[in-house]
Amino acid sequence: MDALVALTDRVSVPRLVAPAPDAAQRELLFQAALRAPDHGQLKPWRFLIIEGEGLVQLGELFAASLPVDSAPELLNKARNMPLRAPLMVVVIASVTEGHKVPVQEQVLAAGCAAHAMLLAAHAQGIGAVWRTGDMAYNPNVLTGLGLQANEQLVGYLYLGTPEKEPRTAPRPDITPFVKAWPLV
Ligand SMILES: Cc1cc2nc3c(=O)[nH]c(=O)nc-3n(C[C@H](O)[C@H](O)[C@H](O)COP(=O)(O)O)c2cc1C
Repeated sequence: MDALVALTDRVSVPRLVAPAPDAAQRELLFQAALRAPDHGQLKPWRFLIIEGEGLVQLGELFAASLPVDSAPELLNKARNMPLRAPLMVVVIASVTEGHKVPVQEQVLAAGCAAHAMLLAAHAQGIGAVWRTGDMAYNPNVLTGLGLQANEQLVGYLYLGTPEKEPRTAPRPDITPFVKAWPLV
């Protein structure tokens, strides 16, 4: 797929089914991620692949991380969240504090890696959606996933086969977002 087509036509695909991306497709997803712009070549990222029984375990971790008095429907919803796709990639920013490259730039680099994965997925006909929500910030979840003190969870990338034809990407008017400077 042409790079510009991938960039302008990518859409999120929330309804995902098996099969998950195969080994060759995954290799390209991660090759794309590792080409994200990276100030200082710090490689401020790491990725967790979760599938199969791992997704069930993640759902249990989500549910167990809710307040003890949570309604059964809420617990069930949390339990089922990771089961919305056959493959999940957790994108983690692993930052070096006190470095001349500010932490914000390192987190942005990890975000770029996540976006690169979405684009590489789209280019290969793989459906993907970037999610966060409370479970991306819940300390119990972060501990359960093994995040360290210098790490932030950038996103849960859900990946799989689109259940139906993905929607067509909008072509927004760029005018409100783009201005020449200095203003005339
Ligand atoms: C950091 C980040 C976190 C996001 N978290 C969620 C989320 O938790 N739930 C959700 O429905 N969309 C979330 N989104 C937005 C979707 O990934 C998606 O971009 C949005 O639904 C628009 O669809 P589109 O990508 O097809 O334009 C998040 C996006 C980013 C960049």
